[in-house]
Amino acid sequence: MSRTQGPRPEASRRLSVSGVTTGYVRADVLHDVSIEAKPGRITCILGANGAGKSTLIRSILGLTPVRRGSVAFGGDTITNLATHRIAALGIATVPEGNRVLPRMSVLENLKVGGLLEKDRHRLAARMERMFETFPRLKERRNQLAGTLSGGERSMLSIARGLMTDPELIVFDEPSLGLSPLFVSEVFRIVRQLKEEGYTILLVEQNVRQTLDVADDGYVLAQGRVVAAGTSAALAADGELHKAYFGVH
Ligand SMILES: Nc1ncnc2c1ncn2[C@@H]1O[C@H](COP(=O)(O)OP(=O)(O)OP(=O)(O)O)[C@@H](O)[C@H]1O
Repeated sequence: MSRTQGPRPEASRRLSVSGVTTGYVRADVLHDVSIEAKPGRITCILGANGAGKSTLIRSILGLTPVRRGSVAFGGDTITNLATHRIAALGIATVPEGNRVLPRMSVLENLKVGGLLEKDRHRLAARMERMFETFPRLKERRNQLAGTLSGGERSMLSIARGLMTDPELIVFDEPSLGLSPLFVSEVFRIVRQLKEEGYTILLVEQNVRQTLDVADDGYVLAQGRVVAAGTSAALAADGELHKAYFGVH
């Protein structure tokens, strides 16, 4: 990937989730969860179905109110801020299962991603950069997103997130529902985005490939952090695999 539209400032802000407890009407789902995503690194959150991964993302993005604890990004406390204000501070999300707006063209999907940017020239430059990064999207810019292949939809949903010009990208299970070939493609893109200087929070169920690409990781089970460390340390922990990843 190249950046011909001027260099991106190196990621410098750390995301810190401190002692967060949150949930839904009936009960708390996350209990005293603390995680950090360090600038310029890939941090993964692993956990089985229902472990609380999506709820953690929702609480970071201001979608599910934090009941106790706090969330900070660099020097800013972002606990329970409106989602658009959190986005404006430089946090983007790529939704689960490479979701796109199927009845809109590739170009229109990207424009929606850039809605927060009011400066026409900056928006056009950003769009151009997306097309450099993902030439296939440029070829298909007038095609309806719903007619793209799985891999192209993943690219589009990632590119749409990048249209907000973030420093931190939160990926919610990007490999979900993709065939193995496209899964590898998504992980390749995640690695490249790190090389470009983005900070990445990667929420996944795909343990092996995620630990392979990530620098640091956390394991969530029943709404609690049950393990934390470098990905290498987590990958080497046989007991952890037996207890939480279903590998015997
Ligand atoms: N909107 C909601 N209202 C009530 N309970 C919810 C809601 N969303 C999730 N939950 C519950 O919260 C718990 C954690 O769910 P969450 O979706 O955060 O887990 P997850 O790790 O992301 O799982 P998955 O991988 O299946 O998405 C589950 O018990 C789930 O039933």
